[in-house]
Amino acid sequence: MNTYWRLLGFAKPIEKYAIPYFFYTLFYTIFYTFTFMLIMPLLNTLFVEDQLLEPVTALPSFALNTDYFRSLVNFLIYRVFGTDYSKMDVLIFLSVFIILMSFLSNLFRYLGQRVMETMRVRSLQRLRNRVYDNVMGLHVGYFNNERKGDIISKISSDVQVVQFCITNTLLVAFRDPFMIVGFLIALVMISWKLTIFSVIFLPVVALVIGSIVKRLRKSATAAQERFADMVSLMDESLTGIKILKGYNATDYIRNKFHDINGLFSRISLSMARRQQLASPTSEFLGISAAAVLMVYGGSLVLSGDLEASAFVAYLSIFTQITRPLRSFTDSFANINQGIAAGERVLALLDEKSKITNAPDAVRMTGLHDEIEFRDVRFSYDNKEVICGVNFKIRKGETVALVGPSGGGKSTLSDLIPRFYDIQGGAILIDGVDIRQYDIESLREYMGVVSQETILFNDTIANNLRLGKQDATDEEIRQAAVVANAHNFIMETEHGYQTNIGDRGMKLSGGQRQRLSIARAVLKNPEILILDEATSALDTESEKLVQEALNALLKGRTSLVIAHRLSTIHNADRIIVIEKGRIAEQGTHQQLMERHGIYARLIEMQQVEE
Ligand SMILES: Nc1ncnc2c1ncn2[C@@H]1O[C@H](COP(=O)(O)OP(=O)(O)OP(=O)(O)O)[C@@H](O)[C@H]1O
Repeated sequence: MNTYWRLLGFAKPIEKYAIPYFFYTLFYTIFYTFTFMLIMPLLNTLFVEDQLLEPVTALPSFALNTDYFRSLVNFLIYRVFGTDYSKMDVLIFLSVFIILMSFLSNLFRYLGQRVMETMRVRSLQRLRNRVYDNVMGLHVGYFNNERKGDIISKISSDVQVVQFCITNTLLVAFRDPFMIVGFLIALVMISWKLTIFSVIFLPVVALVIGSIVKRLRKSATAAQERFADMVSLMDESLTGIKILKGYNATDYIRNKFHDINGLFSRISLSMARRQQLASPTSEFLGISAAAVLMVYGGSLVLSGDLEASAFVAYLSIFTQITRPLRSFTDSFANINQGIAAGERVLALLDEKSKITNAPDAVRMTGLHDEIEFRDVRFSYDNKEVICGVNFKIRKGETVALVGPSGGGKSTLSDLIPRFYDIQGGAILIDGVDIRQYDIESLREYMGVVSQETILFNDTIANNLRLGKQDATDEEIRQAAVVANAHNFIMETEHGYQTNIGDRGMKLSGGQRQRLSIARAVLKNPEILILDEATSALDTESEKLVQEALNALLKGRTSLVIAHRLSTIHNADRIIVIEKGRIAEQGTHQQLMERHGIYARLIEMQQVEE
């Protein structure tokens, strides 16, 4: 129930929608019922001698029966034609009246739907934004465990399903009950005896339909989960399309997709079957009830208790009443489906970032002295990967991390911008624990250039501007010049305005690297964290990238995960990380003389080259 109210909270302010919706529905019901009531005078005019011929000259006082209705129509005819009119006049009058009523009822129906649609779109928009904003605020570690596809499917398809919960509320609370009551009033007006008789059938009809759709909610959840799997797989396979093709593994991934899709479709099908069963069943039950009514109502007509025309009108209205009744029960079923999806969406919305500002966080004002790792310990889940690391990077120094794969170099570099929080020891900048700094201010002074060049499907200029939102075109150009990127950018079709495609697919590896370096140059951070790319570039491209890197490193405090010999040579200090510990440290010269792990790594690299 809580879920329900929270979801409804997104349709804010609810009264802005509910109140007009209520009135539109009220008018719709009145005019709609009127259209059917007009069957009575119409039939009487056609089939009964001398009907409607005595004019009613004063507005009749209200009573809940057909006589009142008949007098009302006669009175209206009197107002239009006076006392002198023929059956044909009445016929035309009634037809125009029916057209008018039908026009009004449909107008109000349309207005009601407009309100509903606005509420649906606006509340989904609000919900989607909130969820996306929350996801963007989550700590990096969250994305290790939660699959991307799952998140995407929650924001896209689950949110879409939530609409049932929100909009059907209006139907259930503000439309269907009034329509049912409206129709019932009309039925009572025509014959209260018959109505009491038929009211017995209505709950039976409702109960049967209700039981059919009760189990929908469970299938809905399962279907949404399978859908998430499918989005995940699609995302993975599109990202890895080259590898899949290169390994001739498209059949493997195809089969996997077909399996998940099969499962999803089976669940959807069984859900749809049950859902669709509701409508024919209620229709059948409605007609059956009408047939039973026919016997009782017929006997009233035969005994002279009820006019034949009134009975016909009664039957037509009675069949209409099953419609709101059906939509009432359907809506309940859909609300459950919406709540199931809503629970998943709200869970994502309730997810809190594990890395937040301390209550007394201070703004960092720049790096003045040094960064210190003091007995730092860190584990992913329960696996300790950094086991007591101590070192310092003084302002202006370039410190290179080297060591065997899986030693923990990337992890160490992720700890400085607080992508992850450490479990033991402390990382201090100018003697202050980084957890005491305001996170945004901490990251303001850092530039991260990762091994994987992260570019977005946007123009070159916008990709660079990520480093500095308010950069001028000239600043962007200068940064590109420093990063050796300006020339190739000018050769692209629209220069800085060229779109680089998904993940920068339209560029070469070296060009992508130089763009991500240019981005860091533009940000001009005091502290640079650089994970050098290992991917092989040809000599020319390598030279351009290396020059760009040197320009980037100049005058900055840097922690570099070094793969290139040249970077290692230039570093002020080299730290060898092995199995989460510092194995050796010193300058290139000192480490070579030790003939330890470092010397071996360098030899291996030289042999390769
Ligand atoms: N997100 C993660 N969840 C769990 N374990 C992880 C995660 N990322 C890395 N690890 C583990 O932590 C250890 C250190 O990984 P890290 O990426 O820091 O090593 P590295 O020295 O940078 O390696 P490489 O040179 O190959 O990039 C490895 O054993 C790795 O399996």
